[in-house]
Amino acid sequence: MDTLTLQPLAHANGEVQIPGSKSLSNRILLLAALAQGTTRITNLLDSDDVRHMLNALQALGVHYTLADDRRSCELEGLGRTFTCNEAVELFLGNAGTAMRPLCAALCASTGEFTLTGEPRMYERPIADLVDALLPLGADIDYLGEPGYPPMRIQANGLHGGEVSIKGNISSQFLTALLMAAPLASSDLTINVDGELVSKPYIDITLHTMALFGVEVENHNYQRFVVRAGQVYRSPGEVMVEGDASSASYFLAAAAIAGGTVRVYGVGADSVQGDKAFAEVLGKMGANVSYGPTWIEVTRGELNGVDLDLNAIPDAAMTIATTALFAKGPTAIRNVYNWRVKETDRLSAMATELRKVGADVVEGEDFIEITPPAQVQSAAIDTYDDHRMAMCFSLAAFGGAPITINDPGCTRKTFPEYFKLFAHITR
Ligand SMILES: O=C(O)C1=C[C@@H](OP(=O)(O)O)[C@@H](O)[C@H](O)C1
Ligand SMILES: C=C(OP(=O)(O)O)C(=O)O
Repeated sequence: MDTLTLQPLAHANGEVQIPGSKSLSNRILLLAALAQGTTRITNLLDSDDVRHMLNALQALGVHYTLADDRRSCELEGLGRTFTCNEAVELFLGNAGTAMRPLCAALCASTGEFTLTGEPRMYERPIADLVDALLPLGADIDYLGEPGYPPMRIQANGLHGGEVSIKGNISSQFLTALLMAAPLASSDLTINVDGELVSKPYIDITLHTMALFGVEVENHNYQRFVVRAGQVYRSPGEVMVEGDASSASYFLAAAAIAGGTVRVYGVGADSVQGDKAFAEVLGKMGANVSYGPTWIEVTRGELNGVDLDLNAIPDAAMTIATTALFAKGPTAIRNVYNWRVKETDRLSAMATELRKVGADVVEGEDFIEITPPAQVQSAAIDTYDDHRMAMCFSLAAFGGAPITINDPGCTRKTFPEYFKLFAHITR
């Protein structure tokens, strides 16, 4: 296994152009594939999750040309759902933003599709989505554990009507159903059953659907109506915003050890909920300013915070390692679904924070972190979780060397992370 040892770091300064958003890249690719017309996408993310979506679309008969650096793409929309005469198998790695939306869009299509992935994908639930698709005419078989991928879909279109979907485990289920809704044969009303987690990701979905010409009636995030007869139409050109979750590590570095860091590509005008991460740094004591397409953070004396971070589950992980440098304890609440992501993130975070000397309480849906007087040197296990690797790079500001095991796991969303991190900390 590869390892990377970060020697103690003292400063964070400079500017970083943040690579494209994973959430937007995969939504835009899928809707561009279904849309009428050709879409030219710029600032596309090049990472494993996006490669899985691109490979899947190719296997489904979609034509596109990627630039040499894979960051721009010209994609010919089908102007209809996928139609495959032969059975197709799609390997989707551990990309939730490929597995869930493709599952729904393929049910609305025609053909036989098998969706597979990495072992961890087979531990990530999908039953809430499947249970919402079945009453609309979907035919889905679990090939392994019931409720989890892999799955086989015998697709012959979806009809409309009214369905309920649970929102308390992942917002990606609702996202998937919303994106497939205009492909159904009649109006679709979706009722969200109970709590909806990670709500700002639904705004990303509605924004992307609107970009491709489809309007959704949103009744307070509890009931959505998608009228039939709407078709996805290419907007022509689309530029993907920088990834707000990826920006969090650089902004936190500035809050801990700045100097000043400015990230470009995500700012006040961003549609991504994770832009609110900078506000959390502000609450901790950092100095934050926003422009339309940038965010800047300058160091301040950091204090612990006690916050419900359900709306920003990915960036919330960055708060957990930033907490090592705050005065007093930090509590991150209402993040049960950390347990069903790349790894059980509540357990992984607690284990690795203890290695560097923090006192940690791990609850069912929260984590409380009391920082150590002095961060200790440690070899950090990353559990094949890109965010564990990126979050723990921040521990190197504690004065002791930090080894990151398997740093290459950042390839899921941010292959060049450690290069850019070195750029602002040298
Ligand atoms: O819709 C999306 O693009 C995402 C939604 C979130 O997942 P959950 O809704 O499962 O929390 C987030 O953690 C994930 O990285 C991306
Ligand atoms: C939860 C994540 O990924 P996914 O899109 O696979 O759910 C993540 O990127 O932190």
